Amino acid sequence: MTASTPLIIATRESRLALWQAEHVQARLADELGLTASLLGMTTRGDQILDRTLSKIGGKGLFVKELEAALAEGRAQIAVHSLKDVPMELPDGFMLAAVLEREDPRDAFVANDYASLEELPEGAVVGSSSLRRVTQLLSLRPDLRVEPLRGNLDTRLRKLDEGGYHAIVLAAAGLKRLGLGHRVRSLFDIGQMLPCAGQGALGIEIRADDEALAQSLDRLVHRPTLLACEAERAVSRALGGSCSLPLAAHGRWQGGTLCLDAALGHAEAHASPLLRASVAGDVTDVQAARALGQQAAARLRDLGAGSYLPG
Ligand SMILES: NCc1[nH]cc(CCC(=O)O)c1CC(=O)O
Repeated sequence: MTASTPLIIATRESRLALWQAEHVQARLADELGLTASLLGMTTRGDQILDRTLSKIGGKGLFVKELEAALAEGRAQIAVHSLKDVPMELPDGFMLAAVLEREDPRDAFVANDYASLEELPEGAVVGSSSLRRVTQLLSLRPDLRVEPLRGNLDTRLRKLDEGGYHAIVLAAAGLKRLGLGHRVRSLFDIGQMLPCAGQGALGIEIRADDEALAQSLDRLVHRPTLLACEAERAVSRALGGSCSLPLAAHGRWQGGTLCLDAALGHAEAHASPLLRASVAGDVTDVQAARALGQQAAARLRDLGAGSYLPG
């Protein structure tokens, strides 16, 4: 591939996915002098809205069609929310870049209440994320958590139509779409630990596209990459499926990466969360992954084995 060959970015067609693809398109142009156009695609994950992701085949549903486009040469680049990218990429693909993370926190969104604490006893909160459900119930066992899927606009509409007292969404997505004003409060990281990779963007390419990999390397944000590698390693070590209520978040204190992880029971969502915190001086991907494995080992010591699906 030469610098003058226009690139094609495969993207889902939700507003958030298009924002993310356009963001990468702009950075390719501004920082690497590369021209790219967008190829919009509808994925199975976008079409099936009435069942939870874990029941219909997991987060991989959002990336498979984009990978097919890469494999067939219809596109060279796929842009994903990193948290939607499975822990193991299929053979033939690689993550060529992880970009600087937006706010990784989860947001409390409601029309009549300013925070989780303000919700009345027994209030209905919308979320289909097992990770959010288990943490919500651990903070407020009285709440009724009801399924809520669809893209961000759909979820906000369902809130506005009165189906829920409140909903929980990633702050990053709301901010990217100019919907930051819908955030009533942000959960503390310690209260509502984010999903591995939350708020970060990943750029996937064909593993044999070495020249492109080398170009994209200049877009990598190392602190985000290393934190996300540690977070994703926790998930990978525990089996890595999105049917697990698993949270993992790494934050930097100087050169030390502090990694927190929490695991809820795969079926009994009211079981107490298992929590582990580890820290280490991390300077490369290998050390980041080792830190993640250390956190996973701690969770196993605490009894994670009986929390995982049999
Ligand atoms: N699971 C869907 C999804 N994938 C990425 C984001 C938000 C942006 C991000 O976390 O990077 C969202 C929405 C949400 O979880 O509220």
